[in-house]
Amino acid sequence: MSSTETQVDSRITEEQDHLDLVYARLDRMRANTQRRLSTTLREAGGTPQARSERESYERMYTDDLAKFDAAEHNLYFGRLDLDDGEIRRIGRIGVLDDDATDTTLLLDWRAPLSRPFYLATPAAPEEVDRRRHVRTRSRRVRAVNDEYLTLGDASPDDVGHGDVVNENALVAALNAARTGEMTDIVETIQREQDLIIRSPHRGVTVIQGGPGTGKTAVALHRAAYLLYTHRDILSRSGILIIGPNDDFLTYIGQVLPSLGESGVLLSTVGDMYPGVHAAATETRHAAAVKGDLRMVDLLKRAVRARQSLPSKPVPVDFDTYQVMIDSDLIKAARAKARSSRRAHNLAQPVFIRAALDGLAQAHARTIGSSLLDGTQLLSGADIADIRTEMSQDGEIRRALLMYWPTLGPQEMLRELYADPTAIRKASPGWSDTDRAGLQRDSPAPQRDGSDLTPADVPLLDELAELIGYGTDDAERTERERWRRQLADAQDALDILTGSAPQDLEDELDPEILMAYDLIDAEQLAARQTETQRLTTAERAHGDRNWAFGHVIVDEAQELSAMAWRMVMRRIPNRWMTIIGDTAQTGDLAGTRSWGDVLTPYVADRWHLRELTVNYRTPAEIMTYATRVLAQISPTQSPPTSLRSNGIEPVAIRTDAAKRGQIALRAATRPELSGLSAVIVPDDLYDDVVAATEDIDSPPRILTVGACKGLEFDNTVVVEPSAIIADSPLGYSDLYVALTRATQRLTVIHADDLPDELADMTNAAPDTW
Ligand SMILES: Nc1ncnc2c1ncn2[C@@H]1O[C@H](COP(=O)(O)OP(=O)(O)OP(=O)(O)O)[C@@H](O)[C@H]1O
Repeated sequence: MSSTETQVDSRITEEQDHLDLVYARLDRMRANTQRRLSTTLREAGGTPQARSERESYERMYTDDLAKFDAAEHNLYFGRLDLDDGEIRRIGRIGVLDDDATDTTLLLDWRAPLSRPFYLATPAAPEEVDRRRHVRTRSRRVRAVNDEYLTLGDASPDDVGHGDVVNENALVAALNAARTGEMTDIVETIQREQDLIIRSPHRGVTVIQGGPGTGKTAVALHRAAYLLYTHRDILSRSGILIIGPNDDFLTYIGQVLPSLGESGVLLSTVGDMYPGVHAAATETRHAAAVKGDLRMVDLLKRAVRARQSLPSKPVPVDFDTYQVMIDSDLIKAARAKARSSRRAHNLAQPVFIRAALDGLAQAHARTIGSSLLDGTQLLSGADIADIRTEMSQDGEIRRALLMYWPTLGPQEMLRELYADPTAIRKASPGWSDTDRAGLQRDSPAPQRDGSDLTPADVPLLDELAELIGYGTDDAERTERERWRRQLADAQDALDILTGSAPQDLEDELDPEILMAYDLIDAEQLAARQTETQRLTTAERAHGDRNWAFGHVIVDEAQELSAMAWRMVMRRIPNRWMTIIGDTAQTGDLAGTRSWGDVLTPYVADRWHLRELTVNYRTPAEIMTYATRVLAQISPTQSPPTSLRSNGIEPVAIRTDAAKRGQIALRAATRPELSGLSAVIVPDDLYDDVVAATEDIDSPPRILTVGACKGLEFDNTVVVEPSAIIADSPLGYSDLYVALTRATQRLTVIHADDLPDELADMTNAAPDTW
């Protein structure tokens, strides 16, 4: 055995000893928590307060167990040897020994003392002599890798290079085949990423970075870091992470749980309105119209249009007389209600009160005026009695409400879309094309709002504000949930009793008696409510008026001005991390300037941070993507690829008729390893999907909009010139499409390639 091998062995043995110690402690922590949880679960009865305390313990123990489970894999991964001899060991969670001195066995990666693991470089060693990366699997140390920050005894080869931290581990992570789920990067967070993850800034931080610079990874690790550092505030108020679509949220969904954090709400814009899952699609133009700020005035006008006037006096029977509801009466009441400056539904009582006042006065004039001189013979008390009687009269109330109806955002929006006249009246100065973007033949309204599109959701939210609807909505949802749970609990009891043998009818089975004694349906439902509904994220999701403690917006360039208004309502303290790349904007209502987005909300009080290294896309692919970027924004610097893998992208020309087939063949070639996807222009999607019929396990086929934020080992991009032509932001779409691959890019085309790709190496399909 060479001396180097012996040295490696002794390092592995040393780290294995420590790993055994940490796992043994983790096992004891797990067993203790499990025991406490079992004891808590066995306890029953007691006062409501005792029950609620038990439930909070139950949740705490369950959360702890989930954290221990999440930490099981790669529990210990890093070690720092400082120049004063101190050794720090870093892992997924903090672990103290249960000895008398509470020795720190492991520092949580988020602890301040762990920070040099991510920041130290040879240029700025931060008192670190050596950084060790420990690779483990199934509780065994597989390898250790040392990086010396100062030369000391080390050979120059072992001294870290440049700005890259944990280079070997990083390169291994980047070259690993993709699984379709994003993984955490705690072991290899880079310096520029760490500075953002731990940023102490309490206002708005914008993170601008090209494709593959780790923006999403940084967003998720920032959420985990903030929860660790500000757990007291954030565990109550919650963190909201907004992503572009459901596939993306599924892709990133495992990262936070793997970091032991479950209390974060992940949502798309289309899911941000309680009770609505906007699933319908529409043209890009329609979405752009709906995202434009002009919609604010349009909706205001549409709501005001529902505060209408009678075209002629309307007679209503009252106490053997007829009273007249006429335009003057309603106009005066409406003016009063409007001047209350309350939202529509909340101003309704003001309207009704004023209208009843006017109606009672008018009626008093009819029945109480002296025939001689017209003076009022009724006393103030008489008129007040008339008013009270009128207020209790269903006919009158119904007649008045016609002119100030109770509105609901969903119904109102659907009715507006279905009424071209109402749209026209609410949109003075708009072009007919833009108006047509709003119009639609109403598909059957769905209770879950799935007939609505994501661009409708900010409009619902805006309407809810104008109407004053949010709180009612949240309460109604809550009440519905309560009713459902009560019914479920009753069912559970019914099943218990229903299974009782018939001959015990008079003398009930003691078990059932016990069930009735201990938990009637209501108690059972209350218990379930407490335990099921408790996470902050769940409560926040059901409440439009929830104020989050921190909001992270990923792919933020895609949010429309209307969507920003909705997001800002959820975060009154404006503590936000906004992550995106203005060169990748595909949504016509999206943004090309962070200043434009933020100025209305925080003026110039926001910080910009940039990520500059591309961890995903190899240099060979970035050569082409960079040319496309120059078309989008000549002043924007492309991110620098960290890797070059020697695999040149290739272009294959074929007939339009064979395009789909060839693309699928390219993505399923036997020699490819890892995950493959075919990225197509919107118009070719159906053709390519149709071509999958003959394939056993077809690759994923995605439009550019759907592939945003995702990555694959191999991508096949179909007809780049059509991607450009499909949209005014077509170059941005092509930029996104070209930068999804971690290894290999193939381009399939029937039309000429755009100039930026024209010199790509040609290949013939029969070469494979
Ligand atoms: N420090 C790191 N260590 C290991 N892997 C990393 C690191 N930073 C980023 N990555 C990996 O690089 C890939 C790209 O990261 P991510 O998806 O977060 O980039 P992005 O900037 O959001 O890209 P896009 O703008 O294209 O959506 C991911 O696989 C991510 O895990």
